[in-house]
Amino acid sequence: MNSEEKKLYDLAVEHLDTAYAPYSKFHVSAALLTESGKITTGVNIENAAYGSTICAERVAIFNYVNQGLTNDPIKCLLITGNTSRPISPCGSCRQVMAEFMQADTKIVLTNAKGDYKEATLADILPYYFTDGDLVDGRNK
Ligand SMILES: O=c1ccn([C@H]2C[C@H](O)[C@@H](CO)O2)c(=O)[nH]1
Ligand SMILES: [Zn+2]
Repeated sequence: MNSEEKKLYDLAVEHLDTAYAPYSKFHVSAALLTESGKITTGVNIENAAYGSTICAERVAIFNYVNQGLTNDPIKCLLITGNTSRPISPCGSCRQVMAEFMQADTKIVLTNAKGDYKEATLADILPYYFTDGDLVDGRNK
């Protein structure tokens, strides 16, 4: 982890307590950095109707969209949780990452003990569906 990523890590760990996870008791926190140096964060937010839960990664990315930052590319997304291995994002979050990040965008998977694994979007979601496929496959 470089110094920018360490900053995201400290922020994400600091926010872990903010997770709203009364059902799973499983806290997750994410922080992302844009090319121009802006940071957004997210924690998981659960619901009594379990399916209405949203993961930390998507909250951080939707926060980025909501702040009007989509012209400022995401440089790095970092995720943390109280897991024994660095936490690994779910499939839905990976697909949302594919919408707003590039194949080579850095993703740092961590845990609160300080273990980490560095990857890119393409590493964790190879052969992903994109808007290009949508255009190609349209009925003429
Ligand atoms: O990468 C992950 C994995 C799980 N969760 C959340 C969803 C749910 O609230 C809880 C248990 O799955 O953890 C995340 O936020 N990110
Ligand atoms: Zn997820």
